[in-house]
Amino acid sequence: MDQHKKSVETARQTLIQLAKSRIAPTPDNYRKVYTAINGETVADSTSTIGQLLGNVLKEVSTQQPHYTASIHHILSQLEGQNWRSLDTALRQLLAHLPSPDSHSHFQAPAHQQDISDIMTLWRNMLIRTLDLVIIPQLKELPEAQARATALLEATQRAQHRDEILALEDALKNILFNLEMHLDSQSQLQLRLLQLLRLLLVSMEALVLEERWLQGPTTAIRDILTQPLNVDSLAKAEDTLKDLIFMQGQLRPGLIEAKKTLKKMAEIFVTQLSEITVATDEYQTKLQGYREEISHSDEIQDLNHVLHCLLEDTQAISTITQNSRNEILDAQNKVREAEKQIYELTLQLDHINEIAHEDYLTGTLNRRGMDEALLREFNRADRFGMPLSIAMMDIDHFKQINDNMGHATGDQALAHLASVIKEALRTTDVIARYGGEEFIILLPGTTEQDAISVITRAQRELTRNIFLHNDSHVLITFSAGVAQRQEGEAADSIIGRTDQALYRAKNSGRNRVIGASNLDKPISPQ
Ligand SMILES: Nc1nc2c(ncn2[C@@H]2O[C@H](COP(=O)(O)OP(=O)(O)OP(=O)(O)O)[C@@H](O)[C@H]2O)c(=O)[nH]1
Repeated sequence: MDQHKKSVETARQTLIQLAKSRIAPTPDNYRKVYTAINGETVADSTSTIGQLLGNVLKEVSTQQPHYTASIHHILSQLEGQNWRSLDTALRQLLAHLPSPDSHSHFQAPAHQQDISDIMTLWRNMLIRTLDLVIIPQLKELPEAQARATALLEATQRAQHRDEILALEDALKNILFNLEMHLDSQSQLQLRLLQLLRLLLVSMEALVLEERWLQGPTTAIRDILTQPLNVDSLAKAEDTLKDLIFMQGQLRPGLIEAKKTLKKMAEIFVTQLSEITVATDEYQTKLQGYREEISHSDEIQDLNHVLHCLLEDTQAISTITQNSRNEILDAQNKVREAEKQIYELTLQLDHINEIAHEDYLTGTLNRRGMDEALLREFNRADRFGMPLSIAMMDIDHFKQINDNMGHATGDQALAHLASVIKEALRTTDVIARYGGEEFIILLPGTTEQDAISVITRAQRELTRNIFLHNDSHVLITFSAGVAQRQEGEAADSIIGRTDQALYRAKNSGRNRVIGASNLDKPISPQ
């Protein structure tokens, strides 16, 4: 505060003090009170005091213009040193001036009464709000609810203004908790709605193959059966968005490929009928020529018949040749379309598998594997393609667990799975079969090729070394591989890969053995 303002404020307080103490506002009294408030000495002269008082009154007149007349009157009493009149005039003015501070003890008793009524009203409203609104809303947050109950009790006990005002912080805190809670509830609802919307979009986009709906719907079902929170919903939303995006990308290609296939079939049939019609006409003409030849005696007539015959034969030959070319072309296109459909369905099915993943390794879980086996068997049968299966098991994994702890063992498993996945084609399927055992399905792959793929994965694993506390840990695995025989059941081929794996373990580990080589001696590595 600058010096002038400070003086004015001190002078004002002095006036208030004089009025409160009912002391006559003589210059002497004013000086004493002023000195006491200010803690300093002031010039001991009536004129200085009179001047200061005059300054204050002018200030009041500027701030409160409707007191100007009264203040003029006071100033003239001051100037004339009419202390008695000055006393009366000052008292009248102070009785009307507004109190500078609501806490001031200058407040009229009636005003105090109003305030205390309002406080009581406010307290009762707070009690009702806590009891009927806030506490019931906090039922899912027991800790905050207990605090709200304690606040309710404290509010019921509070009698005095200060006690009631002291409840403010606790109330703010509880309201903050409540707002956060309600906010997260509404976010949950919004996210749920968004998920349902996405699911609908996904259904619409996927009507092509019903089984492709299984991935997204299973993901949603899994989420809904667990306690909801914003993070898990956001994750599910992202997964769905990815699925929809990928499926949306693949679907047009698949539709296009199917259309091409249909068109080619139509061309094929049209060509066949054209040939048939042309051949029928040719047969009829031949019959006619035959008759003409048998009846003609003239060499000229015969020449003419032969000429016609030659022309017709050439025409039928061109038609046949063209048809033959077009049919061959159509056949090639059909083969291409079939291949495209095969690849697209592989990719779409792969997307669907995301819902059946093993949490630790991101590979398929057992349920996902069973589905994938059935599907790949069907597909291999439908398209007449080879299918191989590999079973792999980490070597001496128990030692990793025993020496470095189970958590490191888990990390090693996740590391292995991610390296293997990288080494495989996206259409290959990897599933966690047991603790440290994995099954890999290799569609369209013979046993020999599958052995090469798995051997390459082994090399990748030795190249991408697993780190534990900054030191390298070498992880290797053994594998058995088998190609599915026609109509062979899952148990049977898995049994054969298991035997091959057993052989790989027994012959030194870190090996890949094919089931068809079981009766052959194993070459040293
Ligand atoms: N950290 C971790 N360990 C697992 C998990 N599942 C299985 N295991 C462990 O994997 C180990 C497998 O040990 P064994 O079957 O004796 O085989 P191994 O030590 O790998 O030896 P070989 O297979 O003969 O080379 C056991 O110690 C299991 O406890 C898992 O999810 N996490």
